Parts: sequence; structure tokens; C-alpha cells
Amino acid sequence: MHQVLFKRLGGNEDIPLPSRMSEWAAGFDLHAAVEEPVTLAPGERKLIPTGFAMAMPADLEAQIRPRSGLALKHGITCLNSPGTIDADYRGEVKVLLVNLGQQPFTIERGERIAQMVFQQLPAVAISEADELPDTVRGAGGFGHTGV
Ligand SMILES: O=c1ccn([C@H]2C[C@H](O)[C@@H](COP(=O)(O)OP(=O)(O)OP(=O)(O)O)O2)c(=O)[nH]1
Ligand SMILES: [Mg+2]
Repeated sequence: MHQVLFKRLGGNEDIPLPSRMSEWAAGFDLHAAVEEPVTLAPGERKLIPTGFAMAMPADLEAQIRPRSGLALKHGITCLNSPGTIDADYRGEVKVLLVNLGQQPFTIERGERIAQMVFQQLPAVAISEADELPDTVRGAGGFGHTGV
């Protein structure tokens, strides 16, 4: 079990910490810590605060992903999906929402706007090489096997 610390930031005692809505949910839902309702016009993007900062073990990352219900019903998604929370980030976690729908969408304080999924990262060390090992695919990509 990985221990992740959430620190509620001042004035947000009423905002729930990220939580799973079902026992085996992959994502912890994030709540908007906006002081007043915020409206996104069609095509508009805004950075929405969540009211907490966090600390997780160094081999974890957290991904901020859209909620499919908001995407389907209102065209609301995360512009930088999936957003990346680095293990050494101690600032407020924020969600970059964009309205791809055709109607304005208003975010109320406390509303669930996105979800956070934790991932374990492999240890990686990079080194420069003059040659790379051959493969059957080689440099083929971007649909070279057909559609
Ligand atoms: O949706 C997001 C994406 C990022 N962050 C925070 C946590 C993350 O650790 C930090 C940096 O994010 P990222 O590496 O994606 O952005 P960057 O443009 O590379 O900024 P930096 O130079 O600060 O790494 O910003 C969020 O709160 N929400
Ligand atoms: Mg970065």
C-alpha cells in the first residue's frame, strides 16, 4: 500500500479530499475549490483549484483525467489530459478544464470536476547511443501497418 498525504489548503475545510466513489474505482474524484461559481464559455479554458496539495512516494505519479459524464453531457474535459502531478510537487493541485461543448458550463464550488489516478513509475536511466538495436518494425509507424 502506498501512503499519499493530502494537505487541505486554508479556507477549504468544506471541500472533500479526493475520494473513490466506489470500492474499486481507479480514480479519486477531485472537487472544485472555486470561491464563486465559474463559467466556461464554449472554447474557453480555465485553471480550477482543488484546495489541496499532496505528497506521494517518489516512484508514483498522479494523472488528472476527465470525468466521462461531464465530457459526454457538456463537452467538459481536461485540456492537458492526462495532467501530470510530479511526486515532488507541493503546490496546489489544479485542473485545466476546457469547454468543447456548444453551451456555457458553470462549475459550482464542491462539484466533482475530474479524477486522479495514481501510477507507479519504473526507474529509468537514459544514456546516449550511436546505434539502436534492430527490430522488425524499424522506423515504420503512424499507420504503416494499414488501417
Ligand atoms: O493538470 C495539472 C498538471 C500539472 N499540475 C502541477 C503539478 C505538476 O507537478 C506541475 C508541473 O506540471 P507539468 O510538468 O505538466 O508542467 P510544465 O509545463 O512542464 O511545468 P514545470 O516546468 O513546472 O514542470 O504542475 C497540476 O496541478 N495540474
Ligand atoms: Mg514539467
